Amino acid sequence: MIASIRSGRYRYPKNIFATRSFSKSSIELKPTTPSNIPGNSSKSVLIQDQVGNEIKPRKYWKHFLKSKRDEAGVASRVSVFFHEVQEALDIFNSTNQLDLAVKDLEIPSDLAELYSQPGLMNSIAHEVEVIYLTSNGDGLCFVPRRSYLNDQAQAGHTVVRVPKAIPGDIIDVKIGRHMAIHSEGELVKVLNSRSRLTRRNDRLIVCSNFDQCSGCQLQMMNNDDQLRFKQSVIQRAFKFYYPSLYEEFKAKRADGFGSVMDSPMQYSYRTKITPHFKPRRDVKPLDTKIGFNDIHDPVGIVDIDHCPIATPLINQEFPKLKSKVLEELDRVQINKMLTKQRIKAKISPTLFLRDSIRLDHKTGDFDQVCITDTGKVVTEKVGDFVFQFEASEFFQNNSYILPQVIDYIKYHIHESNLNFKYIVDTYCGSGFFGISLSKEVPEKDGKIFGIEISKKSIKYAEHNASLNGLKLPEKAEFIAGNSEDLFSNQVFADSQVTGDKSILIMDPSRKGSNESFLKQLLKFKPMMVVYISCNPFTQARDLQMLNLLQQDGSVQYEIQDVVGFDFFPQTKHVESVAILKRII
Ligand SMILES: C[S@@+](CC[C@H](N)C(=O)[O-])C[C@H]1O[C@@H](n2cnc3c(N)ncnc32)[C@H](O)[C@@H]1O
Repeated sequence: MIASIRSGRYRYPKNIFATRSFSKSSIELKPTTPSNIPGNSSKSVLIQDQVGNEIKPRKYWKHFLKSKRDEAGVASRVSVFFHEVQEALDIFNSTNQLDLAVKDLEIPSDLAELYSQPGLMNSIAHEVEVIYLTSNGDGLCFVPRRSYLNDQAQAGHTVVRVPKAIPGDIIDVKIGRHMAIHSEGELVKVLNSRSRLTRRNDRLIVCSNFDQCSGCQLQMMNNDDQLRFKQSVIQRAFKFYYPSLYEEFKAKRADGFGSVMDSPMQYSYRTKITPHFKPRRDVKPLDTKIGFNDIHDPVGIVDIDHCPIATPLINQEFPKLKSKVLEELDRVQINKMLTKQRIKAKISPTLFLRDSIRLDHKTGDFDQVCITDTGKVVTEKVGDFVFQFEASEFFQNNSYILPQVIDYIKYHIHESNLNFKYIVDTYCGSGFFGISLSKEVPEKDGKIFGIEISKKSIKYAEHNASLNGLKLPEKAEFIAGNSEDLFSNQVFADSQVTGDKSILIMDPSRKGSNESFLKQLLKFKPMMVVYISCNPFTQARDLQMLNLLQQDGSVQYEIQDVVGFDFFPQTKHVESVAILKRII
């Protein structure tokens, strides 16, 4: 079977681990570059399957590398995955008394070529146990190669990544594309779903599209198990990227490290969804699928009418919007249009639905409305504060849990008994954290100062400060710009906000912060730092970097607590909040 591949023309790196070294105690990864990823060779290649069809080089890696997390350097998505495979392998070795290294999992080039496209191979491996759940929400299992290849000469195991499979599941799995050290798998059947061996309970699944839709990963797990999984993600982030803190916290706090606080709503909480479509020439416009990405098909869409994690109002409006969009696609005959024509006609492939409130300014009464135009203004009430922002701009998407996060930060502020005046809100968006904490600063001379890269968001941050009774610029001031330029900014200098009287909030996007920002933070010397992150891996990386940068001892922060908040139940995502206090 493997011999049918034309060999010798496909460039496959001899040893993809040449830049990496793994050992159980210390794992060092250099960022993976596109040039050492198989299939990213710029040379053209000709690979054929058994019946002579050309197989294109594996595009999937490119997609993998382009994801947002991959701006994350050492904590990139590829790097996280390698660490997770190492952890899974440790479990596999210890249960099977083996001594395999990750290097042994490397996929031979001929096998990688053979399995280079989705749908080409349909080998099924039977009765395989899932032993690990990745932070991406996918099960990992180790499949002996002989069990899915006719070629008995093939030795070793393939790590298979199986979406919608969880530890304890015994599964039949279809083996798909082979990557550098793993293969993509498709769950065919769970054989032990009613047993006590697995944490799975399929009766908990409420969505009819769960098996196919890429939106949720964890509906088959009960809420406690989801929280435990998310805590393990925070812990592994620190274990991989800030191991000394991980060891210290584990020794000091046992189970408390990274424990995850529950969302008040496990379903119907998401205040924004963005279903999308991909018009196809061979599909009648009225049959266009509108929904979310299909886990079985990298370019496919799962057609949905309802999303159970979205709010009831969004679900009420979605079918109406969908019908309207389909009628429009039919009217313009989208299937006959070229991409250029679609862009010119301003046909957006993404639908937008966001909950908002409509305020009656005279009475203070409000009702709930669903906004479907990204140019419109959304109004949201969180705790005692009202926020407005343009729908296309960032705002948190689970407003039920936000008061809990604010309470948690307030608790630490009070607990530390700090004599502070200012809250410096970096990566501030439309001012959510600074404004929500504004009652904590002294009434007489306290102030909120925020910085954010989006000019539109800053416009709304200023508007929101006024909306919530904070006088500009005396009580609140916001500037548009890169957070790392804050400390050299003249407006900031003129505001006379000093570090020794400040609490600094940082809430960067998934790629995290950077060395330049952290160096300046150490010079600014705020009394306390609250680091909020939707990516615990880049958060751990940044906190380790901060620790390295403060080695000269002139200023010293101690991490007091790291906790998670379940902003997105049923999904793989977790928000991690770290509290740092200056001790020198
Ligand atoms: C996770 S959001 C948090 C926003 C806000 N704290 C909130 O809770 O609504 C991250 C924000 O950082 C902004 N951002 C990204 N890179 C930035 C940079 N280099 N400097 C300042 N802001 C940045 C984004 O525009 C986005 O609004």
